[in-house]
Amino acid sequence: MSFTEKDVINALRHVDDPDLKKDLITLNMVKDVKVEGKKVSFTVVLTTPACPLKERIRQDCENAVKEHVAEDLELDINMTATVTSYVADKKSLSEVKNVIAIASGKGGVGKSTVTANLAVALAQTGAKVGIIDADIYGPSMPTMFNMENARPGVVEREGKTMMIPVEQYGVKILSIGFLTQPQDAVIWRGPMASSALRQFITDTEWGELDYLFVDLPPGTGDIHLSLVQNASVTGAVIVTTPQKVALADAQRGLSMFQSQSVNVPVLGVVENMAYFTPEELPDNQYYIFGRDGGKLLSSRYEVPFLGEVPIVQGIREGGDAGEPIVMDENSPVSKAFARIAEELARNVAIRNAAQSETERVEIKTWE
Ligand SMILES: Nc1ncnc2c1ncn2[C@@H]1O[C@H](COP(=O)(O)OP(=O)(O)OP(=O)(O)O)[C@@H](O)[C@H]1O
Repeated sequence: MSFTEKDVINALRHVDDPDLKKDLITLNMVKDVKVEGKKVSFTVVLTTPACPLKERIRQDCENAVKEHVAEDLELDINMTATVTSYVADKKSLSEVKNVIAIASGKGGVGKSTVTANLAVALAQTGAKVGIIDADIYGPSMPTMFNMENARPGVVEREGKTMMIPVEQYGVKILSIGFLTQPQDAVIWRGPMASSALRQFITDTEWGELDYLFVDLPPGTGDIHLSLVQNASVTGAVIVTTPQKVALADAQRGLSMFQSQSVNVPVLGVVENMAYFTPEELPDNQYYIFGRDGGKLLSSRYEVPFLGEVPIVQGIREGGDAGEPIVMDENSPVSKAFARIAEELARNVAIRNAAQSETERVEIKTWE
């Protein structure tokens, strides 16, 4: 029995993206379908290289083609990814697909540690990633990336001076810490910090990025407003620890993003320091700060729970040594961070698809 490209495309209409709940052809995720005798090849373009469902989608494609076209064919499925972006009115950062704010209510909950590890984890999947460290009270990215003496580059573009981020472990970085001496940062006033953030957004040559993380100071303040005024933010991630005091503050942070004036979707909650695990006894878990606080927060606000990170000495050591623990592929914590990064990338893709759908529906109502 002979068959054509059209038969293969029709077979793939039976395969849904499990997150986006539509078939791959409708979602325009299949390219380069070729049929030569019994040889069938095509490319599936996923919404992120960090897609946790990659293997499942590949298998579903194989099953569908074998069921609806022919059992005995030679299949060559190429899995690739193009990160999606959806912003109705892009204010700046034209080559950046997604700006992701990382916030916490309380200080010291590990927001910067989570940012650094998620950024490196996504870069390891092949995504193009950047970080803006806007934490005036404790810009820690220079230390966490072992770049304490680095200074951003400068270029002239059409008469305008543009900054060039520094790059480490495949991540482009700009930090308020690069512009100040460590002892000076705390005396910065809000307006100075806001103006530095504006420069990082409007006067910086970031190049193409899939994900740009913005590590915000703890709490809710001017910098948060400055960010949403100067950039179109895809969504926010809230980092919290499980104690009641941290959760109460995290709740305030979450409500700020969801408020009408800020109106940034919350992509999810990360629970850091969820439990203590001695490295030599990885099966022992001690819930010293309480249990499941982050999960409860996310279910109360109906936002995704992205995952939990235990308290592990190696995380602190990695931070201090300037090598995020996710770079140690043998560490179980590095797998936890990689899974959280996948969950985040997945929720970015879902958010972008939902937004474009909303827009499409809105346009229809005007017809
Ligand atoms: N899961 C963890 N296990 C062990 N140590 C951790 C963990 N998460 C963070 N730390 C350590 O706790 C300290 C505070 O972390 P970090 O600087 O990331 O917090 P933060 O929320 O960004 O703080 P800030 O209030 O300055 O913004 C650091 O020394 C870091 O290495």
